[in-house]
Amino acid sequence: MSLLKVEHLHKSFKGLQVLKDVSLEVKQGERHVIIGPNGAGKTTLFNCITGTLPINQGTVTVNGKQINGLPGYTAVRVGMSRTFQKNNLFGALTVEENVHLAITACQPYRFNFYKPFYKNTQLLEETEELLKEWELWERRTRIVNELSYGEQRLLEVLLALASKPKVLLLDEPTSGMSPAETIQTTKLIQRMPRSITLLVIEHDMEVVFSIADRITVLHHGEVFLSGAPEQIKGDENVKAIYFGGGTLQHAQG
Ligand SMILES: Nc1ncnc2c1ncn2[C@@H]1O[C@H](COP(=O)(O)OP(=O)(O)OP(=O)(O)O)[C@@H](O)[C@H]1O
Repeated sequence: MSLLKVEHLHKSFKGLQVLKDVSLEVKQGERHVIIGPNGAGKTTLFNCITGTLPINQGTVTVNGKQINGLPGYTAVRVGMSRTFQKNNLFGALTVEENVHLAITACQPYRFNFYKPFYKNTQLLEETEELLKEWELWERRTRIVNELSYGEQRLLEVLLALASKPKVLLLDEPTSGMSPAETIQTTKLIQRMPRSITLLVIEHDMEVVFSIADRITVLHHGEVFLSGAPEQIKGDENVKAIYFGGGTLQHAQG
């Protein structure tokens, strides 16, 4: 069953058409990776799916509920969470404080804002559970600005998990990371429970092929090919898109 469905999505910026008739389906529990050259429209697609950007045409459906055209918080309400290419962290706060804020922001009705964090047992327990589960417990008292870039990106993934999402969108989770951090992040993604459906934009092909159940190739704002990793790996036209040369022929998997 499809958890996330994008149908015939079109997006233009002042007459520049960036996404053209994009359709894709992400099944419950699937790890679906979007690849494509720079400027293909991948981040714009994420922004359209999450409602950060309005779309010109088409529909975005989560669990059968159409969410495009509805207020921005609708995506969160239907269980969607995301990370951005650039970190969205509170750099002057500690790792732990960032997690407190993320948990509180997701479910403000469960917490009393006037009660200090250190007195809120439930919040402290949830924070501890999340930090231990995702191996950031040892670094909980560190100021975020003092973490390495890779650690900050990892924290951002963890904050996106704070809302206990049904579908998680990760925008280039390993970009700018060292090889060791890339391996750690890849393992974290592999370890995520199948109750979380993943849609991931990624450039590092080793990461792509170690996490993907299905891959969609975007090229010039269109779905060029969608299929199983083996199909994408062996496709000469996909290689041509990445490495130049060759005549491209459209295909649908
Ligand atoms: N707000 C905007 N206004 C005008 N043009 C935009 C805007 N956002 C994106 N674009 C254009 O849309 C196209 C697709 O950009 P997008 O960032 O979605 O590509 P991408 O595939 O994510 O690229 P990258 O891999 O480099 O992140 C680019 O030509 C970009 O310049």
